[in-house]
Amino acid sequence: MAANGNGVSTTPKSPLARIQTQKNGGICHDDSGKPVKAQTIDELHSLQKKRSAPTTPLDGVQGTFATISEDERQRQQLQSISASLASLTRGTGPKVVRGDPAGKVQSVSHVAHHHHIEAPTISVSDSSLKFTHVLYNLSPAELYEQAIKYEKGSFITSIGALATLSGAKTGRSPRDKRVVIDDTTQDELWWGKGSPNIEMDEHTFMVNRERAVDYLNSLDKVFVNDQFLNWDPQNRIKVRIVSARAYHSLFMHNMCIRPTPEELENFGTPDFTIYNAGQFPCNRYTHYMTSSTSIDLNLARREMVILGTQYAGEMKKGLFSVMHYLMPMRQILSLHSGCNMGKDGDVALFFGLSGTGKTTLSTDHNRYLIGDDEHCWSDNGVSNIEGGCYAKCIDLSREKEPDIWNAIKFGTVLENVVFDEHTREVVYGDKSVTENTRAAYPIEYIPNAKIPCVGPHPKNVILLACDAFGVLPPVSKLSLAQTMYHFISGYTALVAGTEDGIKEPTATFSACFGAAFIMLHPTKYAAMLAEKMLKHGATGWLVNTGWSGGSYGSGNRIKLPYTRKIIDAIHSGSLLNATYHKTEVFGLDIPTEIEGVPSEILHPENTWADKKAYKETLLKLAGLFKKNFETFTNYKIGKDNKLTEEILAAGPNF
Ligand SMILES: Nc1ncnc2c1ncn2[C@@H]1O[C@H](COP(=O)(O)OP(=O)(O)OP(=O)(O)O)[C@@H](O)[C@H]1O
Ligand SMILES: O=C([O-])CC(=O)C(=O)O
Ligand SMILES: [Ca+2]
Ligand SMILES: [Mn+2]
Repeated sequence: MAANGNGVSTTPKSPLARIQTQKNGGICHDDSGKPVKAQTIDELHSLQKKRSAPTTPLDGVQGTFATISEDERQRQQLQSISASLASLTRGTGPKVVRGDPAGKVQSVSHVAHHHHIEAPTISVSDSSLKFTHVLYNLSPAELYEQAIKYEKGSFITSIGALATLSGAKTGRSPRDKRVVIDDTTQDELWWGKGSPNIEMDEHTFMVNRERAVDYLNSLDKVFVNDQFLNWDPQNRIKVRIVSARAYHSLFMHNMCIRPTPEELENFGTPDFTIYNAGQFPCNRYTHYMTSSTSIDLNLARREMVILGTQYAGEMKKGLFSVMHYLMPMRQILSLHSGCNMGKDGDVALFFGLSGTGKTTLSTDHNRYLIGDDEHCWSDNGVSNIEGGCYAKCIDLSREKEPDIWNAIKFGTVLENVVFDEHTREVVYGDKSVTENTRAAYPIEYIPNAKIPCVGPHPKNVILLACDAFGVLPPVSKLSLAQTMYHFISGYTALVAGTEDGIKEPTATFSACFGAAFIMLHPTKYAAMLAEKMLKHGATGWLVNTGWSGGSYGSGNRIKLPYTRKIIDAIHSGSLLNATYHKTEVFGLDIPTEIEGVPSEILHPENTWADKKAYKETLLKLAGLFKKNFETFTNYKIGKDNKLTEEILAAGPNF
């Protein structure tokens, strides 16, 4: 019915058809449901939340639930967490209780507040009088709420991803990574020049551990993630991450393998524990500390402590270091590589330093994604170490990288991106916070992820280099010796800074394409790779995802669609049968044509207008390779003397 200006109803001139009410002729209700069974608003709210398993199952793995009661299981879980958080000098774990101190989460958690354990007998400090609330394996939705309520810089973007800030550090701090040297690690690990393992003693580790644990216990609440590493069921590692930020907990939820509710029930004691107290600095008066940041690894205690950096990648790569120790002990090769598989089961590995294209090229709509960054190669084939991907998203575009674009949605952590203050639309081109903007998402957000993330032995081993000098060919086929030479060299060249005009490219050599994470001497990993490639008949390739037509400044980065065509030709096997010719200096075999790629770009010399500059740049880079390899000339690679000699000869010749 229409209303006139005075608010008085008037009868319309042509009335609408009469509305049919119930046949029984009763009163017309606007709501026929039963009234809510609640006496108070609090009771009503309690109806909204249904009890559930506290984790995100990945698949419906069958398993039997433990026979102990729910209360007993919760008690044991809290006891284990309290033990993790124990101050080793005061000899007792803190009083832990499950749920949010703000009350809301606690009201739906399964443990009442009387479930604290191991109350200290003598109160030696205030901290032993208080409870530490434990937020255990929260779901993404719960972590969103925690982040948005309590952490500055956390926002929901227009597509539902959680935008976060990592603070002052927006990348890893390799110079602040310390490893405890003891009788065992002294002999086992790689120390000294070129090694990423900067030593610290056990005592200093304990000082930093106590600092982190005390910091975490001083908080009202901590986040605890119990998860797995490695999809190979025989070599799965149980990890516990104790952290102070919802951002860190959600990041690890996405990046590690998520246990099913059954697996979580039977989790037991972790194999490795991270204490992330990144908001709190280390003390520079402590021996070995050279800045306020310290990332400390203790293999004997199976623990890692993080102080003074909130960059989440530190946790992911810290665990990767641990795997680089544990796996070779079991004759399994750990790899800083992406990995995917074709419809016919052909597996490819993508090695490369940061920013060379592991994530971009392993995420391929026509292939199954096994993983984008960390893998193991055992006698059974390959397995991903992680449960998620960590993609660079600077200048991300829907057209060029549709699968990564679509993976950025609810549940995904977006680190350090800039967004429109009103629409919350992410501006991927904006480098205001950092150039290293990142998206961390569970691997199943990629539609053709291969779950479980395992595959057969690799057929192709692709070494990626982003050559900002522009002299390496877009693709070369490598002999086994050349593959090993380039694997040990681990070359890429990035451009230092882009703001103030043209900068010289700087060459980076990082053994095994991941010197920051390896724990043993590079030749150990190289020997294992050679043996596996030989045994399984894998072919090595060198792909330059960097510059063409000149160095950075005069040339251009090779177009991603061309690189994709090159990679397609490797996968299909067609490139194996191409016609090849050898380049001078590096002695690389380059194909004369590839479908979908202009033939003239296949030999870099063709693309340089200034041939003299090309030759000079080529020799300059070759010199850098030679100089870098000097450190390795005194080492034997595996048992095969002949291969060692061949590897030494497989570098540039001039
Ligand atoms: N021809 C090309 N090939 C590959 N990547 C390219 C190419 N041209 C531009 N790019 C861009 O380079 C970047 C490659 O980064 P990517 O995330 O794949 O690195 P990554 O090897 O996975 O490094 P990290 O180990 O740090 O995760 C992406 O931003 C991609 O869009
Ligand atoms: O670990 C990180 O911060 C990002 C990454 O994958 C790498 O640098 O290799
Ligand atoms: Ca990556
Ligand atoms: Mn990486």
